Amino acid sequence: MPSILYSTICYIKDDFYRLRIYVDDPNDCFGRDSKEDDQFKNDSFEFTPTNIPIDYVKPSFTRLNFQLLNEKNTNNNIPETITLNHLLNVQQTTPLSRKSNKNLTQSVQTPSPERSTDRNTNSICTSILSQPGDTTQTTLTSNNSEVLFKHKQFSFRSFFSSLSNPNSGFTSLLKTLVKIKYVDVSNSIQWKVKSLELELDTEDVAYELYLNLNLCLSILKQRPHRLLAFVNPLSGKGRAQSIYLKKVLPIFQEANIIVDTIYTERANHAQEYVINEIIDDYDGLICVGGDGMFAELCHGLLLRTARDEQINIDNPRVDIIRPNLRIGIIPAGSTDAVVFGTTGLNDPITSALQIIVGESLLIDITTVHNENGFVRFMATMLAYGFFGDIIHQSDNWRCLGPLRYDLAGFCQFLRHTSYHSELTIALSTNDQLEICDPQEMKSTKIENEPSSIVSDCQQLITNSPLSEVNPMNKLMTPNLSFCRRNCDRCAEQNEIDSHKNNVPLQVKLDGRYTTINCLNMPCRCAKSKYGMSPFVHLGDGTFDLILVKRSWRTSFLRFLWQVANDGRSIEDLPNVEKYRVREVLIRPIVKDGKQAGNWACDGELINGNEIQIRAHRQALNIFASGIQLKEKQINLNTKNETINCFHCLRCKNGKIAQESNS
Ligand SMILES: Nc1ncnc2c1ncn2[C@@H]1O[C@H](COP(=O)(O)OP(=O)(O)OP(=O)(O)O)[C@@H](O)[C@H]1O
Repeated sequence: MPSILYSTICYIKDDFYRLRIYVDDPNDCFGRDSKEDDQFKNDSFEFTPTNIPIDYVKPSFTRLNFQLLNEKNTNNNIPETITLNHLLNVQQTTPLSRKSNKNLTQSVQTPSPERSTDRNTNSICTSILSQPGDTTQTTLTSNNSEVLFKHKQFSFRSFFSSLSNPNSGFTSLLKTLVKIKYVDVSNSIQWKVKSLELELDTEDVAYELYLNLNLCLSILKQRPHRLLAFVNPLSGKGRAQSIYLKKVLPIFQEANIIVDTIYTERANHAQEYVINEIIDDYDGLICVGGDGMFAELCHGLLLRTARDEQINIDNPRVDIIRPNLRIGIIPAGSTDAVVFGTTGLNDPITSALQIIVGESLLIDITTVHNENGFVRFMATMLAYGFFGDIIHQSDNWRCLGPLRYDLAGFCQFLRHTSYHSELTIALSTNDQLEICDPQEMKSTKIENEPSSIVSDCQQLITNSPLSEVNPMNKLMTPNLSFCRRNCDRCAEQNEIDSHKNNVPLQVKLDGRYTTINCLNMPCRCAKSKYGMSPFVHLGDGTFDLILVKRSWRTSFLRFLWQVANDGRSIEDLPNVEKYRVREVLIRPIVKDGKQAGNWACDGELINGNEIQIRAHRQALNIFASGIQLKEKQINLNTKNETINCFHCLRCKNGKIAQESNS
């Protein structure tokens, strides 16, 4: 049952409300005995503490509730509840007109007969009105808490008092208005800042509410207090700086977060800074830009941690260690695949708000090694062949801007090259259980070159037994559920345990492929509605391997069309195979003086005669909520569903891009 910590009457947009601050803890973990509980319960309105017992505030369960006391229902968009963690700031100010004192008293003295609580309302109000100025009274339920609370109350009160009234302490309070700014999460994907003005009857009651709310805010441990932001002024055609200054920085300031800003002067500036400078004073690092800037911070933090922990990153079997700091991403680039994958949208304001309230998401990072050692960390996508060739060619056409990617793509499509390659795959142990009937697979595998389990695939991937099972039996249907906030699959321990104890099944493939792609994130962007791999999970220790075999040009065009419009059913194409894997070794076989394809990792060209990619479960902590799906979307477990899962995102892409540009 909810337990009320504080209750008062206020006046919002011409209506009267009862504001309650309450704890809705399902486990009711206050640890109080039943006698003490009685005075906290929902219906005991006689209990009107002047100050909140701060020890009882549970950040994740504490909420503000607004109950309309008017007789008529009004539609003034006041939220019924606001979670404590969604408060941005609370200010006490002077109202323009001071009509409320009279109105408030009158209204409460003529309660509505229909409302069973009106008598209680009256008594609360009377209680408040009869004790103006009694801001030092402490109402607590346990002796121990009283001592603690008094101590905390003393320091916080002086602090907020000086903030509220810097000139003259308690003498000239003429403020009956409390202004609350909060995060509106009614649209779970796109968050907004909203504000409420609560007019209280007396200055003292307003001051008391102001103090109590700020006390609550001060105990939110998951929130960052000091951040270091790296802004790439060139990102997304040069709009990063204005997005940062106009949209993002003011919100950080509203939330009283100190942000130190560095405008990058060259490529790798941010990465070098993170590796070499002192960053211990910060609660997180922010990049304002695109996926390239995120990659810089990701490399900086992971390499710094590896150095501090004296880890040999060149060893392909290395287990990387998760850094203590979180990374936040303010999208201002041209693709923003990481932000799309982790918040569902590339909206700078949503991302800033998720940073402020301290949302956390643990994501997998993969290491990329070649025959000489460590090459890069991969956060989004590694490609060999078609997409690598596009990056290679477009690098020579930088003067054309983003258009160069479309042109290079067109040229590569006309060229229509495939590359002979050998792959050694360590399958995800979770998905091995979900095996397709070989009969079912036949229709889609007709054009396949035969795959084989081999006995000598231990060159880079070691310690794994080889299976004698026909590989057709092991072509699997990965779990087709979207990764989302509090994703069950990512929370499972199996995968990480199996890394240590079990050994994965290995499969060796050999064939000609137009493109080989490893996806650690869906890679949704303005040009790809669902991304190439919509069902990949962000924190389960696996990534998706998508192979497009040599085929007619029209078949490849079909693949590209599906990537752009509906990546959910991409593996139904006869020339496409998809695996959920933990590790893969890709070895191009170059004979007769033919050219090998190009490699690209997170949009950067890399080199290697053979490349090993290995997933590290939840190796990085970022400020993001994960995608919050609605119930209907959560139940969507099959790729053939016709529901448009990201309908809202699709519609808003254009709009948000325009907003960001302006
Ligand atoms: N001042 C700078 N001058 C030149 N290059 C920079 C500078 N600062 C950062 N960079 C480099 O620019 C690259 C691209 O930046 P970023 O990813 O932010 O933008 P983008 O390319 O527009 O977006 P996306 O990667 O999403 O397509 C980064 O890899 C980074 O190393």
